[in-house]
Amino acid sequence: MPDFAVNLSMLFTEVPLAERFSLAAEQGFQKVEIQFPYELPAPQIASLLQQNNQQLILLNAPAGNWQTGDRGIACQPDRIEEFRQGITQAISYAKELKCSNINILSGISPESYSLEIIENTFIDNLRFCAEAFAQADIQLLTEAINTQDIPGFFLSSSAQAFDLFRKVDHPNIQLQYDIYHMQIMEGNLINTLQNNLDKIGHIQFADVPGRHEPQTGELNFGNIFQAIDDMGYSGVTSLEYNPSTSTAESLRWIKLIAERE
Ligand SMILES: O=C(O)C(=O)[C@H](O)CO
Ligand SMILES: [Mg+2]
Repeated sequence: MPDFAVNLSMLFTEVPLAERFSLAAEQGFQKVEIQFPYELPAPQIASLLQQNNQQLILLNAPAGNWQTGDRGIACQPDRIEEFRQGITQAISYAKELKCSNINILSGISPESYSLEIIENTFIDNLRFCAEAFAQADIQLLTEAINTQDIPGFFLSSSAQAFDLFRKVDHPNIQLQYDIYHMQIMEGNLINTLQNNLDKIGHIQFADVPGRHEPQTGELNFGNIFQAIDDMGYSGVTSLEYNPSTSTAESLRWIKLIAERE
């Protein structure tokens, strides 16, 4: 089975963020990720990680104002200064929490700019982050998101991401490959992972449709996890789904899939 982490922004949401670490530890998770950790001071998160003997393996850079509809701002020409200020905060959290990956969300394409200007803005911001993160020994990740859930999201396929990586032309950039989003946008999951393993730094998953736990939808996670192991992927694979039941009950698939092996 892959090396699993759990996303504390989507699982264990029965309790506030600060209480999710211990619930995850009770279920055996020593690696956790948080989409936006900024609601808690970094020293508090550091002590929660220490108390529960856990490692934070991923956080997102600030992504604008989620409540008013932002889903990242890295492709937005009018918000470059705000984006880069957020990067300072993300690096500071990552350093204090010994977190070695930061995910950048492109955000939704603004209607008032051409696609060329939007893409160039995103490329410049990614290049800026790749260098700043490299100096702090942090891996830059960026994630493609499906445009059914977030219409207009700029980076929406792995093919687009790999084309952008050639244009960014920096060694410190990899894709956060989210199986849920990529099943909706591209399918062909196992081949894409296998053929692009050198460009994939992190994997997340949920079933389709519904974005719930494995065995609630159309994907064969037993086969997908076996393939991830067989292809020699050495990164982390994270549970990032909305449990269809309580989080604890939603984890039954792990045992069921492990028994099949
Ligand atoms: O929505 C997702 O799939 C993510 O991983 C992002 O972190 C969104 O916040
Ligand atoms: Mg994801």
